[in-house]
Amino acid sequence: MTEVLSELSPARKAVAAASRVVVKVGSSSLTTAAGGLAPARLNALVDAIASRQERGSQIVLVSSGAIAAGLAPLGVQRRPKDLATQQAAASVGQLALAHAYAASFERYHLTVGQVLLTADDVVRRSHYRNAQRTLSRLLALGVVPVVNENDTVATDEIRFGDNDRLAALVAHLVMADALILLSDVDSLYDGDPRKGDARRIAEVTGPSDVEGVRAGRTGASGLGTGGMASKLAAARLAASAGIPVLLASAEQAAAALGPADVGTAFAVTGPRLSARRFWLGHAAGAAGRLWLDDGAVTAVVRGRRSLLAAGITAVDGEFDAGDVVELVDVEDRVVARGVVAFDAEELPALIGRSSHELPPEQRREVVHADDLVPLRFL
Ligand SMILES: Nc1ncnc2c1ncn2[C@@H]1O[C@H](COP(=O)(O)OP(=O)(O)O)[C@@H](O)[C@H]1O
Ligand SMILES: N[C@@H](CCC(=O)OP(=O)(O)O)C(=O)O
Repeated sequence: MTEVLSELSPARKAVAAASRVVVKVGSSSLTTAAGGLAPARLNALVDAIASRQERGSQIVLVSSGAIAAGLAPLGVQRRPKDLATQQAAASVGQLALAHAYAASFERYHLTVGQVLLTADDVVRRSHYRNAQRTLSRLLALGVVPVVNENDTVATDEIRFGDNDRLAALVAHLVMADALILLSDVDSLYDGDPRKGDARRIAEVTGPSDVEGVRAGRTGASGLGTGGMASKLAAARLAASAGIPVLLASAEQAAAALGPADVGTAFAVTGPRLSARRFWLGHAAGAAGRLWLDDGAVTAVVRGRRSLLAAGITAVDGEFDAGDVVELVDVEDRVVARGVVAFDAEELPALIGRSSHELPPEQRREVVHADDLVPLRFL
């Protein structure tokens, strides 16, 4: 093992050595095209997880597949487009999925616990802490948490949308040392490999490695959501928050959870954030936007300084002091998020003005540096 590890990139070594790992598996890797569970594939995944657990790691499994697994029992041919039928399929399928995992892990005398999360569970800070407590207790008890979105109650407006992002959020929530995304494709390519010649990308260490990559939004099976685009976004999110990522195919689960010498490895691109700063930067719902001039962007993003009224050019949204807002540059890119110290209606009279021009009671930072998270993606 030591010999193999020494030949690997730092990101692969980190994934192979991680003591707490979040593994995400997509619908297409667990179900058949006809829309039912594929027990042999599910068992192979569980074999790989049990083996890693046996070697001393703790695993959180984020598993898609509820909707796909519910199709066959309901006699539905294709993934339904309407929300109500998706929810009905998820209701039936999640039960089948949980049952299949419980039986499969039982082969190794491992207990599973089901955790169904809604977007609210990470958007609201108190819910976020609650989910964190539950997952950490499950892990302490030696249970394998099996996480999915609570599809039966999630509506279009409040959905995570895809489990890749959910997995990145859960990885930070449980303070994982690595995230492994398992799909039906063996790696990231510079274009969709189904559509002709595409070059495999083995290592992603910075922006230049993914420049020009075309990542599709739909998968081959029509069973999952998000395609490679959501996997790439989730990998970048986790890597930017200090968590190395391995993207591989579910068929290669044993190698991905073993020596990590397959797939695409994403090196970390930013420091580990505290739970509060991660929540602020990536999970909290934003109630408004503040547009910044170039000087303010530099001060806030590079200089890690507080945002003052003088650097703000425009305001949008209905927010109160204490809400989370996005800070946007002149090209409409979100460059940071933070807790705003003024109500929305107070700001138009203040923006663009230096502190000494403001009345004493309003002479304070609009977003204090301690409440502000610059967004650094690959
Ligand atoms: N640049 C790319 N690199 C690799 N795969 C890609 C790329 N663009 C699109 N894809 C497609 O994305 C699919 C994986 O997405 P999806 O089916 O949603 O996965 P899952 O169900 O595992 O979440 C692959 O089958 C592949 O054809
Ligand atoms: N929560 C949904 C899965 C959503 C999803 O992201 O699916 P996938 O793209 O297969 O990971 C389900 O269990 O059907």
